[in-house]
Amino acid sequence: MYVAHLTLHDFRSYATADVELGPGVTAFIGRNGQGKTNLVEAIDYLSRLASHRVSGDGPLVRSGAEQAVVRAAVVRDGRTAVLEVEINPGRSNRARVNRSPLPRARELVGLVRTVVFSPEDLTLVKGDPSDRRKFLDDLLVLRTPRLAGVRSDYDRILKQRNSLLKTAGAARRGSSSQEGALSTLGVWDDHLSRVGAELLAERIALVEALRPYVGKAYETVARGASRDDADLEYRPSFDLEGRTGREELTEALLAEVERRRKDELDRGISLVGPHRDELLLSLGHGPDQDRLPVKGYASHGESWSFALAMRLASYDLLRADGDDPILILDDVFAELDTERRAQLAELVAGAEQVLVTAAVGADVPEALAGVRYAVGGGEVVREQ
Ligand SMILES: Nc1ncnc2c1ncn2[C@@H]1O[C@H](COP(=O)(O)OP(=O)(O)OP(=O)(O)O)[C@@H](O)[C@H]1O
Repeated sequence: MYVAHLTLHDFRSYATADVELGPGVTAFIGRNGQGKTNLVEAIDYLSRLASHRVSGDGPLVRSGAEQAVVRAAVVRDGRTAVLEVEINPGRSNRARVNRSPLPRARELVGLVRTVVFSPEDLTLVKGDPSDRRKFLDDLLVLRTPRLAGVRSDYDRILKQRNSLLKTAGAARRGSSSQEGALSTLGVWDDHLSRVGAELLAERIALVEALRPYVGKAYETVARGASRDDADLEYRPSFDLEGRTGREELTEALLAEVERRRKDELDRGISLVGPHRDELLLSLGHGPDQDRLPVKGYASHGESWSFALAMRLASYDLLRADGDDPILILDDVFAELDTERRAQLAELVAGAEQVLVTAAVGADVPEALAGVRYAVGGGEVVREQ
């Protein structure tokens, strides 16, 4: 798939922008802070209804404006669809496909798919467990858009359950009656176990599908590495004893929630479930060597290679599903040495559409020669 046309209204620094795009490589070149990332961020937003840079929608709307609009003509298997999202911070976003409103903006997710490489990717490796959980959940939703609903249901259940745990815990400490709160808690235990098990089963399956691709990608981007060096392992919040099916995971979660009841009431938070899980990334040298976690042990170069490998693996997996996502390389070449720049460029050059941002044209490797736009002073101008 590729984006053939991008239109922005009041998105980030742009009052309006209109950019013609095509398959192959397009690079946006301009000095720092001119609005290059804002362009590719808009396309990424259409894909996931989330930005790779901020968690809320507020900063996406141009300062002083009330709403932003991102519209893109997307070509897939020769057919064009016009996707549009109206970003209304603090209120519901609205989405349209070919001018027809969708019942919920969420239904837009997955109609255009992007894989973004950016300097923020280092947090995948060095950041908190929540950054890695988010990586998995974003990829799950891109592969299976229906899971956006499961993910938001789980977040809602967790919030409700946590506030109930606080009330019930406080009642217990004050020795007032907590019977009502405890029986309501039982209902939320069921919800958490059922929806949590669905998310858990999907994540476990995803990690298994991703593992071989990460090993292969790491071998390609890290000098002298072999495909056994990089590995991932899903570490749940308690021992699942090999369970992977939804039904058995629901039962296991429910049993564990009941076992941890006292702790949960004491602390007023849910201690069991996919929101407490970790994706462990590790590096070894050869299959029989000791493995070390990447976080806290890997060098800067190894960490970067691992982060790139995770993105490349996501891209390969989505491709293996029969789709060719749009690749966005946002400001990554300045971070890499010449050899790795060339390697990465070679790997991605065959993608149906590659969008690159760079402050200096010379940072973009020759293998990615294509259309170039100069970005500056609020204008996006095609170079001859
Ligand atoms: N909501 C907003 N309203 C107005 N301007 C904004 C908004 N959000 C960001 N900007 C401006 O957009 C500019 C940043 O744009 P962007 O991140 O696309 O830069 P860039 O060209 O990619 O720069 P770099 O090369 O440094 O990464 C900044 O000047 C910032 O102040």
